[in-house]
Amino acid sequence: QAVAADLASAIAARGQAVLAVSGGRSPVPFLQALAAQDIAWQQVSVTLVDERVVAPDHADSNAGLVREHLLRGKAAAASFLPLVQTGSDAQAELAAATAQWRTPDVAVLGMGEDGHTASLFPNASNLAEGLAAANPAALLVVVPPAAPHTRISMTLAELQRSGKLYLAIAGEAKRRVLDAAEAAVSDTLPISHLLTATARPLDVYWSV
Ligand SMILES: O=C(O)[C@H](O)[C@@H](O)[C@H](O)[C@H](O)COP(=O)(O)O
Repeated sequence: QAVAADLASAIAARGQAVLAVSGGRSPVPFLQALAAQDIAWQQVSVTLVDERVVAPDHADSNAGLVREHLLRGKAAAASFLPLVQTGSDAQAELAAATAQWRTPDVAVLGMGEDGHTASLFPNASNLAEGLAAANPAALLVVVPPAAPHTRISMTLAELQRSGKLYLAIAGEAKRRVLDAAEAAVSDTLPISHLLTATARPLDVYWSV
């Protein structure tokens, strides 16, 4: 409801809205609930905070998750801006995604138990670039040290330039990671940089 209200506000102000959502396992109930919200979906462009560089029909494609659980019913009228077209070449995908990128009015993040958000993974070789506050790039390629698939991810700077930020997590283990990240900013828990950033507060939704 909060995300739908934000999208409706953006549509009222500018006639359109851009929403970036996360992949992984957690967002399914949220995506399904959002799809049932009664807003002017034909004015909404949906994209992703991160995508795995795989073919669009791969089981691990976040676009597939969005198509299956969000772009249906009322929300089928929304347009979708993929970050990955074919999954064959990460740098080519990055260039194509950057060319059509639009800064989101709303971004809904998830978090891994290693403290990553979007695909800003601890120990990634270019994590500093992903976390740099003044990075003008919206997107970057990330090779996760300990998770499958090369990714295209929003940078922390672009998340900070987005209109509204949410973090949706569940379970005690993620709660403990969140508490640790709130206690100290550290590259070992990349989410900590967003939790403590003042430019754009993060609304955290946690459930058991
Ligand atoms: O593509 C991705 O992997 C996600 O966007 C990622 O950032 C996700 O939000 C976390 O990994 C949590 O994933 P789970 O919800 O599966 O725990």
